[in-house]
Amino acid sequence: MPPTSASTRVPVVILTGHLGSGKTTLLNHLLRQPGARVGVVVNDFGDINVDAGLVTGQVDEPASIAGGCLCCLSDAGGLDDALEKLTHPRLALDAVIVEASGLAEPGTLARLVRFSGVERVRRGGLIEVVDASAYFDTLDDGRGPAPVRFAAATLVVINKTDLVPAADRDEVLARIERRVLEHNPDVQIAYAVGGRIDPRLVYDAAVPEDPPDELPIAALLREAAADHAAHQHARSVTVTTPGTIEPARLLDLLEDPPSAAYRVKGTVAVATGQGPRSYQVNLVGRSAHVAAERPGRATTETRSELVAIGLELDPDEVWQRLTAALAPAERPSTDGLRRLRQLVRVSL
Ligand SMILES: Nc1nc2c(ncn2[C@@H]2O[C@H](COP(=O)(O)OP(=O)(O)OP(=O)(O)O)[C@@H](O)[C@H]2O)c(=O)[nH]1
Repeated sequence: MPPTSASTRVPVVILTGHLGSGKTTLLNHLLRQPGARVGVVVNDFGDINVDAGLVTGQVDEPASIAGGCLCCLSDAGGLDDALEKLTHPRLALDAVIVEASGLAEPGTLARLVRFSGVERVRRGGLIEVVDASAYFDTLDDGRGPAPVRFAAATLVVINKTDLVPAADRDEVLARIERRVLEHNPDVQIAYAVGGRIDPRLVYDAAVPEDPPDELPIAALLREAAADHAAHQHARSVTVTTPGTIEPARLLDLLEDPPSAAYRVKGTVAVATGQGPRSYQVNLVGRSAHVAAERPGRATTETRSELVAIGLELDPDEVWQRLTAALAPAERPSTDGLRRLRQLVRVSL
C-alpha cells in the first residue's frame, strides 16, 4: 500500500472532564459550526445525549452525513476500530472528536491516540473541561498538589463561569487557573459559558458555510440554541512568503512556539535537488506534526505559509516569530534538513 498522503491525516481531538463539567455541551457547540464535517466517538450514546438532530448516521452509512456530524460508537472493537472507520479518506472529515466518559483518565486517552495503530490519525489536542462552580468541591480540595489530570491537556476550558457568584469570580477563576498551570505551565486556558469556545481553536471547517445539499438541521439547531451568543474569540496571524525556506528556522519555531499560539498550521516548501518539496505543518499545544506531501504536478509558484491561532496572541510578536520561521533559503542547511527529517520520521 502506498504511504498515506499528508493531506489525508485527520486530527483526533480528545474531550475529557469531570462528570457533568459540560463536555457534551461543548461538543454540541462545536458540532454546530457551519460547514464542519466532524466525526464523534463516544463510549455510550445513551449516556452522552448528543443532540439527536446532529447525530445523522452510524459510520457505516456515510451517505447520511448532514448537519456536520457522523457518530460512531466505540464498542468492543475499541478506539482504533472507530478511528480506522472515521478517518477513511472517503468521509473527508475535518476532525474526529473522542468524548470520554467523565471517569476516563486523560493521560490514558492521550496515549491511546498517540500510539494508535491507525495510520491516518494525527494528534489534535486534548481538551479538558472544568466546572468552575464545582471545581474545589469535586476535583481538587485546594490543598496538596493540583490534580495531575491537567498534565495531559493542551487546552483547559474553565466552563460554567456564570455559576460562580460575580463577587468571587475573579478570585475563584484565578485560583483555578493557578492549579491548572501547576503541572502544565504551557497549557492554553479558555473561559466559557455553555462550552462556547471559538471552534477555530479546535479544527478547521472545510468550508465556511453548510453545504447547500445538506439538510438545514445544523442551522436550525444553531438558531434554537442561540449559539451566536458571545464567546472568547481566537486571534490568528498569517504569514506567507514566496519560495523555499530554511527548515532550521521552522524547527526553531516548532520546538519553542510562542506561548499564546495554541495551533500553528500551514504548508512550507523546501528546496531539493529535484525541485521544491512541500511539507504540511501542524502544531497543537506543544506537539508538532510534519508530513511530506506526495510529489505532485509541478507548480509554477512555490510558497510557504503559516497560520498561528490562539486566544491571547500578541499579533506583532507572533508575526515576527512566523516571519523568522519562514526565512527564505534557496538551499537548506544540512542541520536544518536533518532536524526536519527527524520530525517527519517521528510524525509517521
Ligand atoms: N449554568 C451552566 N450550565 C451549564 C454550562 N455548561 C453546561 N451546563 C449544564 O451542565 C449540565 C451538564 O452538562 P453536560 O454537557 O451534560 O456535562 P458532561 O460533562 O457531558 O456530563 P457527563 O457526560 O455526565 O460527564 C447540563 O445540564 C448542561 O446544560 C454552563 O456554562 N453554565
